[in-house]
Amino acid sequence: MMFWNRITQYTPDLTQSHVDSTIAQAFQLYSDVIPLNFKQVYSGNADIMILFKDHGDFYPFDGAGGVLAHANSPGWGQGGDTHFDDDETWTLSSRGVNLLLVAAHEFGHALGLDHSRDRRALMYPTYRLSTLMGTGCPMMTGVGFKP
Ligand SMILES: COc1ccc(S(=O)(=O)[C@H](CC(=O)O)C(F)F)cc1
Ligand SMILES: [Zn+2]
Repeated sequence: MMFWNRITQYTPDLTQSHVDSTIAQAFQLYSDVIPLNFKQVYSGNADIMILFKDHGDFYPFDGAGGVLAHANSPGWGQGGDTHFDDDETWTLSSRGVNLLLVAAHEFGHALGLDHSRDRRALMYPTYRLSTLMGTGCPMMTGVGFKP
């Protein structure tokens, strides 16, 4: 099954190419384990519309810290759409807020996953860098980085 995604607004914190590749990497964590494929499109509508924004829409963001991102559960229209709070400093490292970790979590919601009570889990409800290090989180093992 194919899901199309489109990034309609980028963050100034990273190059568009880095955002594109990190978003693709986050989707690949799912396509590696379930029979789904994800493809980025650059115009028109898509199943999962992605953007960085620093103000409210269906749930307003709250400045730096706090809410980092949110995603709609699967469904028609805005279902699956994922927004990242651009008041955060988005990085590919352990500084600021790591985009891969947050995107992987949000796409879990966009695909219908709820939170886990396992502190090692990608879907644990709070941002923990140890998840990214792959220490115990099978989905992130191998994509973790060593700061
Ligand atoms: C590990 O990935 C995340 C953890 C926590 C969040 S969050 O603190 O922004 C969370 C949003 C969410 O659970 O998706 C909060 F409720 F707003 C985002 C990504
Ligand atoms: Zn969540």
